[in-house]
Amino acid sequence: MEAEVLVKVEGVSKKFCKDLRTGLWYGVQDLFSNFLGNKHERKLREKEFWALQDINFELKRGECLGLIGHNGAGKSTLLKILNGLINPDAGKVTIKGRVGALIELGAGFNPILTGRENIYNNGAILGFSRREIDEKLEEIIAYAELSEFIDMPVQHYSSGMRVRLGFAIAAQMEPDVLLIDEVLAVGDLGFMLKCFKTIDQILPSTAIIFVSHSMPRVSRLCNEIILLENGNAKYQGKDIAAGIDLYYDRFLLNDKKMIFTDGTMELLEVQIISEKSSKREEIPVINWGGNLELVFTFNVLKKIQTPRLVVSIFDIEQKSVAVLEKKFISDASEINKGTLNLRIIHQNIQFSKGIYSLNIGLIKANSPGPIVRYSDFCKFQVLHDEDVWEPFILKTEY
Ligand SMILES: Nc1ncnc2c1ncn2[C@@H]1O[C@H](COP(=O)(O)OP(=O)(O)OP(=O)(O)O)[C@@H](O)[C@H]1O
Repeated sequence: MEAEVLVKVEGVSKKFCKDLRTGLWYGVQDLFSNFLGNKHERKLREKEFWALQDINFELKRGECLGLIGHNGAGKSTLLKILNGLINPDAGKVTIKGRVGALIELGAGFNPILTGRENIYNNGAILGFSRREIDEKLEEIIAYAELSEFIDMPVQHYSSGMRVRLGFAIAAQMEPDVLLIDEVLAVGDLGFMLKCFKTIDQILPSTAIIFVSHSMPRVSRLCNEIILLENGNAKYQGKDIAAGIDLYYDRFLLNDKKMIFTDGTMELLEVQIISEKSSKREEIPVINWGGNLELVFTFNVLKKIQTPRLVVSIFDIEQKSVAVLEKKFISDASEINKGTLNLRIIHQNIQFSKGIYSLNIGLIKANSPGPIVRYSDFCKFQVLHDEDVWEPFILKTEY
């Protein structure tokens, strides 16, 4: 049997004004024009911009839609429209069933009421009777791990405690539709892991809309994504890897920065030996299982004791994933002024498919003090047929 459509979004647009006073004045004008039966003005007035433009999708029970995009792309605005916190300027949202939401810290909580009272309040808003909430109460408190503090006013909760309570209510009340802004997952690691386990458990009976900046998580949970850019759906579809690649494109430019120098040496160039360049911004490409071969050109400004080279490798989210063995850059104990070349090779690279960048430093011969450090010196791309979000694919014999 076809799963039922729980969320239907048709041509939804939302505009905001960059200036508060002008925005308030437009609000008053809109009120009058609505009163006279005119529809919302669809054209932009001075200082207005589209935070969302013509968004369309359908979501069935058991499906999870990932909303991705850079800061200010419109993700939270869409969640707020879905949750009924704000109205769209154009388009229509149809939702069937109960909506659980974790979208704004403290939203939906009355700060002067206790945690327990807020559970009753929120449960009632979700459409549950007092008896039904009574039945769920202990489960929610236990899930949020807040039994000691449940009779304290929510205004005295830490932000992590508020998120715990918010997620416990949103997820334990068996919603048909669950809206989650992962930015709010400020709970500690243990609670976050528990949340994701719960999401896995309720997914088959729920339609989930999940906003996240963590691409591995999006790819694990979601079966469809929308990549928002300036309020528009730049990509929408079920090919999660293609959407994520587009999202990452913005990070492709080299952003080489010297973080520290003591003035004795500089790095002029690093060449990554590669069979070909990627279409994506001429990045050198290495096939998985191939060699990472680097040729460095240094400029030695003063005669110094031979330093050691430190090369760390970062993934596209700037998480450090590996470091190459630290070695002296020459066999001689001292190096003279002038240029110096060095070739190093790491064989059989087993990173999974993706874009990586190099942080490079030189450290003094006899102390850990740095000579020079660069971040994001250059990038390379590893190719593999499989879209895998774990950091490595380890060569395996069967
Ligand atoms: N109430 C508001 N009044 C005016 N502008 C707003 C309002 N709410 C949001 N915006 C603007 O709308 C745009 C989209 O904001 P939104 O919060 O939806 O982005 P986001 O994709 O969730 O970003 P982030 O990843 O930083 O959470 C931004 O330019 C933001 O400044």
